[in-house]
Amino acid sequence: MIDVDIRLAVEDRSRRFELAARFSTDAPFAALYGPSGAGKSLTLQAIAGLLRPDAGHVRLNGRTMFDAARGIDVPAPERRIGYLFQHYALFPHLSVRDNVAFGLKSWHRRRLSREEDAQVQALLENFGLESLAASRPAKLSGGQQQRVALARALACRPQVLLLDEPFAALHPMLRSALRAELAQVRQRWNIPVLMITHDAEDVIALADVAFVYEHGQVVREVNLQQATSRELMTQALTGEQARPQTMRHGVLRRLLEGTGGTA
Ligand SMILES: Nc1ncnc2c1ncn2[C@@H]1O[C@H](COP(=O)(O)OP(=O)(O)OP(=O)(O)O)[C@@H](O)[C@H]1O
Repeated sequence: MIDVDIRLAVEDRSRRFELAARFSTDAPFAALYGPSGAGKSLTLQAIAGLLRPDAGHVRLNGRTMFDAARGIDVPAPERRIGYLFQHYALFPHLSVRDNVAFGLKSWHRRRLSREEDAQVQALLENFGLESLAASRPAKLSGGQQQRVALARALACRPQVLLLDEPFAALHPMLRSALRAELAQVRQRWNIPVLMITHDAEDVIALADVAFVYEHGQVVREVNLQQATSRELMTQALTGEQARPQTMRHGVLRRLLEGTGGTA
């Protein structure tokens, strides 16, 4: 269960942005969907403990990671969260194997246990990266880099996997192959996933539920499992009204739970 209710403000010299995001879900695969600059990445960073909200709470699987009122703020490394950054943030000077192992605490002492070594090896095999283990990230394709980043995010055996625009850095032709890859990750690793995207196709292909962001708030919750057609799913995500007034309208309304009331 991911339970988020946070408020925070960020500002640079000329602008101020206020985030007031609230949602909770126990869906295996949830999406944060919305336009650029709506506050999705800030939400992920707050969940991971990379950013401290001004108020509210973050709870994962019943455990409080952050609670402003109770003074709880679990440090990022102790939250056991796998984080796939927008452009993967692989370490250019490290091999594929070391990039994957980086998520393990003992890597920093340069001494992996036998079990950890086996775990890294299993991840490399799972993602088809064995033959690339000694290569540097710059020598890899976009799809291979994404697989390294995914393997690294999974190395700490996370309790939740956060994906920030996992397809943004990829050529469009690779997107459907990598969607299939993520669908497999979902099945094989059985870890709840929270994914950011501004592409409705990603949501429809992968997510059970989507939280629609606008201007720093969650304005709609869309249950994709109840959707009967692609068209209705897209309408529910984008907030467009269904044109025919009859039965479809009722279906669309059921897809949209808590319109406007979740922020
Ligand atoms: N550290 C920061 N300091 C000041 N402003 C920030 C900071 N980080 C983000 N912002 C601003 O907060 C707003 C929300 O940013 P955020 O990255 O959460 O958007 P997003 O929905 O993830 O967008 P995208 O899909 O483009 O990544 C943007 O206007 C951004 O410029």
